[in-house]
Amino acid sequence: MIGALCGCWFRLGGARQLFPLSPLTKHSAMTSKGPEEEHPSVTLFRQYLRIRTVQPKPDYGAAVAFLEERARQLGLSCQKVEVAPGYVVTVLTWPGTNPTLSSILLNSHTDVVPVFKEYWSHDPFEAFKDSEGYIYARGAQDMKCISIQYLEAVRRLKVEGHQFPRTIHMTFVPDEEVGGHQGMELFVQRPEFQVLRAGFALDEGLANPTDAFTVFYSERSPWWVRITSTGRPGHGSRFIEDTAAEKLHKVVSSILAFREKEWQRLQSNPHLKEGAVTSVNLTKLEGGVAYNVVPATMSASFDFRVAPDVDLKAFEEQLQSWCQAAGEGVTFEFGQKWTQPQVTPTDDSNPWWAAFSGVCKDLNLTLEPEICPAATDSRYLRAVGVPALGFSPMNRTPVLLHDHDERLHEAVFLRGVDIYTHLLPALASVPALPSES
Ligand SMILES: CSCC[C@H](NC=O)C(=O)O
Ligand SMILES: [Zn+2]
Ligand SMILES: [Zn+2]
Repeated sequence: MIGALCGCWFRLGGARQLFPLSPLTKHSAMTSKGPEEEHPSVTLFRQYLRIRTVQPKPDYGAAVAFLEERARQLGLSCQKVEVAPGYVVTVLTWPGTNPTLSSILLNSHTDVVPVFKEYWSHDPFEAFKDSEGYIYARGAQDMKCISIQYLEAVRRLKVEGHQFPRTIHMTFVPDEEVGGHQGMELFVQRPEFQVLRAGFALDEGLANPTDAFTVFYSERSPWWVRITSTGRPGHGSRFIEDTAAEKLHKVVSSILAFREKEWQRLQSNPHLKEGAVTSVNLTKLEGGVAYNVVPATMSASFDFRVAPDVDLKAFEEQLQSWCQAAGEGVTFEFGQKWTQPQVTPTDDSNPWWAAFSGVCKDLNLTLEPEICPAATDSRYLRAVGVPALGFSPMNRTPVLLHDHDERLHEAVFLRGVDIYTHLLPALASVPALPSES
C-alpha cells in the first residue's frame, strides 16, 4: 500500500532528493519551474496564502468561501459552525466505511499573525516564489501549508479510489493566534463537535532545521500574569518610602531570578528540551505620569509558559509569595490561565502513536517528540479527551513562524503532502479500540 501511494512529482529518483540540502544551499533540484509547470498543489497553496486572514481583522469570509469551493471540488460535505458571531469553524468530511468507529480529526487554524511589512523581502500576502522555490508569505509555515497538505492528501487518496474504515474530518478554525477563545475553545463544547466523534487529532507543530521532524505530544500552559504594585506617591525629589516602583522591582527580580534558574536547568541538561522547563518573559511595564511625580501604581506583565509536570497549585502559591515578599499592596491577575495540561502518550500503548510513528518509520523519517513550548488548539482537544499530536511536516527548514520573511520551500511543502498521504490511511485504518468494540 505504501509503495503504491508513493508518487512524487519531482521525479528525481528518491524522496530524499526532494529536499533542499540546506535553506541556503543552491541545488540543482531546486531550479525553479516556470508558472505553467508549477505543481497544482503549490498553486493552490499560494492561492490560500493570498487570503488576508491576518489578525487583528482576519478576512474569515474569504477563507470559508475558499474552503467551501475545495469541498465542492473534492466531493466532500462541508459544515459551517458559527461558534461566535463572525467566527465560523468549517468542517470538511470524508466518511469512513465503518461509522461505529471514532474519527480522525485534521485540524488547522485559518488566521495568521500580523506582519512588519517593511522587514519583508517580498509582500507577505503575495505568496511570491523565488527562483529557488521558496514561497514567502505569512502563514507559509503557520499553518496554511498544513491546511492545503491535508486537502491535497485527501484529494490524492480519493482519486486513487481508497476508502478507509474511519471517517476523516478536516476542521478549519478561526482565532487560534489570539488564544482560540472564539474558535476551538468554543467548538469543543458544541454538539456539532460531539457528533464528529473524534478519536484522534493532528494539529500544528514546528519546522525543524535538521533532518528530523518535530512532533508535539503536550504543551506548556500559558499563564499571562499582570502584577500591580501600589505604594506612596509624592514629589520626585524626595526619598519616599514604600513606593510602588521599589516593590514592583522586588517582584520583577524574584521572577527574573526564577527565569534564570529555569534557563540554567535547561542549559545544563542536554536531555531537556525547551518545552520541558518553565519559561517566563517580562513583556510589559506600565505606570507613571511624569518625571517628577512618584506614581501610586505600577504594573509588570509576564508571559509564563508552565511545563506540564509542574504542580499548578504550588506554582500559583509561589506567585502569591513573591508578591507578598515584596510588601503590602502587591497583587496579581491573570490574562490567560490554562490549568488542564494533558499528555498524549508516545509509546505503543497508544494505538494512534503506534500508527503515526509506524508510518514515519516506514518512510525513514526521524521523529523528535517534544512538549510544545507555545500554545496551540491541541490543548482544547486534549482537554476534552481527544489525544492529539502537533506535527508540521517540515524538516531542513528554519523555524520562521511569526517571523519576518516566513517562507517554505515548495519541495518541502510537496513532501508534506506525500507524508500525509501515508499517514492518513494508517490512522484511518486503526482497528477498533477496546472502547469502540
Ligand atoms: C495563550 S493564547 C495565545 C496562543 C499563542 N499561539 C500561537 O502562537 C501563543 O502565544 O502561544
Ligand atoms: Zn499556528
Ligand atoms: Zn502562530
